[in-house]
Amino acid sequence: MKFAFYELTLNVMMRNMISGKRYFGGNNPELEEEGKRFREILDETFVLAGASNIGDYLPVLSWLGVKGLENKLIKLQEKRDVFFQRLIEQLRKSKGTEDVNKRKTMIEQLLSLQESEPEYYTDAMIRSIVLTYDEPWLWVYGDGGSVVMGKVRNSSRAMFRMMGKSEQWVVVKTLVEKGGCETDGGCELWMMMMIIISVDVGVDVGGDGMWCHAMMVVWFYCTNGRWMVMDNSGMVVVLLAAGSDTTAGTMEWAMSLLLNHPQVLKMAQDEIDMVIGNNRLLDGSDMPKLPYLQCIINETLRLFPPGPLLVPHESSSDCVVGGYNIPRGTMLLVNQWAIHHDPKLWDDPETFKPERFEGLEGTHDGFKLLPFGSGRRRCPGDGLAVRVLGMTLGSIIQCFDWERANEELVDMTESPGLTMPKAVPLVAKCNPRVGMSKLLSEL
Ligand code: HEM
Repeated sequence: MKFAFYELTLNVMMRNMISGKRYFGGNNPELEEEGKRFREILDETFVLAGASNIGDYLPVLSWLGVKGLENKLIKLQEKRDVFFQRLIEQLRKSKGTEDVNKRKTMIEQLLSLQESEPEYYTDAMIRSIVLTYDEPWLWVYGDGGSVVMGKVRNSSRAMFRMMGKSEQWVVVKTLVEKGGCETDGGCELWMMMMIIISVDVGVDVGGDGMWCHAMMVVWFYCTNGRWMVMDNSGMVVVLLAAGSDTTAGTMEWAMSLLLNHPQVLKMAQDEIDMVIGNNRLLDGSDMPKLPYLQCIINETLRLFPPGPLLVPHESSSDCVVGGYNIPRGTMLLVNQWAIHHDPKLWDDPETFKPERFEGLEGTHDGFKLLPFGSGRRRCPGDGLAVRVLGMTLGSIIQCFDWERANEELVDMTESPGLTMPKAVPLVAKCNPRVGMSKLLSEL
């Protein structure tokens, strides 16, 4: 199940935001093959982005020519170049034939900009924005966002060495001279990410092109006198990294919880049947009419938040937290897991009780429920995540076949309408630690 959910989230992001293609599960062997290559590139990128580079700790090894990570990155970059150049060419060829009512993806937007400013928006520039590391024009450097820094630090360092810092500064300076952004400075990286994601969630940022604005926000960083490592992989890899496993993992936990609590599954199905009926599948516009489904999502995120410690934050000035003096520049972790499981805040915190969120709008309950973090660095993808979660879980719940499940599910003492005896093995099988995919393939 996790594999299928992961491919689904990649499909959503690639199709809506990046390439316009649905790589997985579409019965098109050519696209499947392309998707497989894309996945391999992504997997390798994630592994290398988080890899330690021994030369960072013992620079002498780099001087002696020990460059394992650098060499791997160069090879990976070649693969990514080939993949995305092919994609750019395919999309360039199909330009003019696409549906005019369809929102443009990132690459399509960039190809339009290429027409008006070909010397600036070269193919290499487009590739760099999408995924590769070779054009450092988007690198701004300095006190970076924790996620971005954490994810790319090692590989960035290796690339810094390959590039030479002065060259980068020139590139950044050129950008600064090219323009600034009128967006409020408080928004920072969050705003940039929000703009990117807004392609999908439909927020209108106006102006002359989404991507233009996204880029301006990066320039704004520089004009603001800040430096930040935001290499171009931040644009896409961070989105894919931050958005795919988190959403897929939440779907998997939700399914596990529902199968272990069939009475909740039944109530969610009843809600969907009542609101939508049996003649059509639910769609995005139904989501606000399904509060119990939203409660299930919130309760899943409370019990199993994908970012239990959020991401590391840094105090920008001296402050006091819980009576402790925290000097400026201290790394702070928020133990969201402990807050979500605190018996002082929750009645029976270890129990799955979606009803506890009845009446709550959205996914935030003060500082009690904060699966997407809080403040100006909170997750910019929450709107997208909640929609994908709602649509996916809602569809599965709507289509859940109790008769077939009944062949397996017997002895569900808690479950209305189900007959008894085989519940215990089912519950054991439902536990993701035991392996969900077998169970779900049987269902
Ligand atoms: C169930 C799904 C998701 C959960 C639970 C989640 C949770 C989080 C959390 C806890 C943070 C750190 C916030 C903080 O420290 O205050 C975060 C950051 C982030 N998330 Fe999500 N996220 C999800 C889905 C997504 C999606 C779908 C995207 C994008 C398509 C995304 C993009 C990001 C980005 C770019 C950041 C870094 C923001 C920054 O550093 O300013 N996330 N997310």
